Amino acid sequence: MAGILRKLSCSASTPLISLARVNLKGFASAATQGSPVREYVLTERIGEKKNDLGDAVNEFELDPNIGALIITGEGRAFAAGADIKEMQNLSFSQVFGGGFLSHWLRVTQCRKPVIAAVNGFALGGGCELAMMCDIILASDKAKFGQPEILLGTIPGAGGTQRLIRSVGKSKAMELCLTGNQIDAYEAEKYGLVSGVVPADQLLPKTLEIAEKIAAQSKIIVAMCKEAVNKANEMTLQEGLNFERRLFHSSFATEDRKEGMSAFVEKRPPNFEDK
Ligand SMILES: CCCCCCC/C=C/C(=O)SCCNC(=O)CCNC(=O)[C@H](O)C(C)(C)COP(=O)(O)OP(=O)(O)OC[C@H]1O[C@@H](n2cnc3c(N)ncnc32)[C@H](O)[C@@H]1OP(=O)(O)O
Repeated sequence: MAGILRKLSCSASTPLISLARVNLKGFASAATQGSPVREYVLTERIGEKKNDLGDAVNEFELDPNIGALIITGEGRAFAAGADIKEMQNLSFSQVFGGGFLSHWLRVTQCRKPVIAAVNGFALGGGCELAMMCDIILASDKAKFGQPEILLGTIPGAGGTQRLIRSVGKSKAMELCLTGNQIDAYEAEKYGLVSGVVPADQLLPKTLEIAEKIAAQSKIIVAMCKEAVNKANEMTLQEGLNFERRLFHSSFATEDRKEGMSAFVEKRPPNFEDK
């Protein structure tokens, strides 16, 4: 068991920081490609020049056939966080000067929907990575937490900011100040995850959701994602105005016309992302 986590989070020998290994899956609508799933296995190491996750997001975003992305983990962990053994001796100037967290923001800037399929531990940076995604689906074995306080530090990639927006102040404070973990059902109760499924159903269920999204108009999906995300950044009135502008804009697309025509003509829509 320990070996699995070691493999996930401590596999290389660089003295800098690594994040637990994740698999990143991108796929296109089954309607446009023979096989709807393309799997990429990434071993991202924070502090290295390489940026597997960011590079993959860039690639997926440019590929017009890809409609949604899934990020999942391997074995017992989704991501157990940054490698504590590698962080142990870093100095302020190394972490501040190196801007070592900044490239992870690429996930939040992706215009296509990103789904976290949380199979096991999502702790520290792992919980933050899940919260950077648009939808979190959890296996019944998943555990969430921000244990940084137990290490003498605080969350550094959105834990104090995103958690409060999904679970509310009291639970966010409790998790961040105690470092306690919550299981998948508690996470569902507090609104951190959209659902909990048996471990062996996690990927099939996530794929089902992702395929449904990928089958919609990609241009309209991007508008919808942007509108929902703005709710975290704008006042209600600003958000309502923003939403209305995008709603009006959807009438400039072929896909809006196709969607409504298909409904009236009692046939499935044929979206062309135009
Ligand atoms: C997305 C943006 C990311 C940017 C980074 C943002 C900043 C992030 C900071 C952090 O993430 S700080 C780290 C937060 N995570 C933790 O504190 C989790 C620490 N791990 C644990 O609490 C436990 O290991 C566990 C995951 C609950 C599992 O416990 P269990 O008893 O089942 O196994 P262990 O024997 O403890 O672990 C096995 C093996 O794995 C090593 N390990 C686990 N997690 C880490 C880690 N995060 N870093 C380094 N090593 C880790 C653990 O030490 C064991 O190794 P050995 O002792 O066997 O050598």
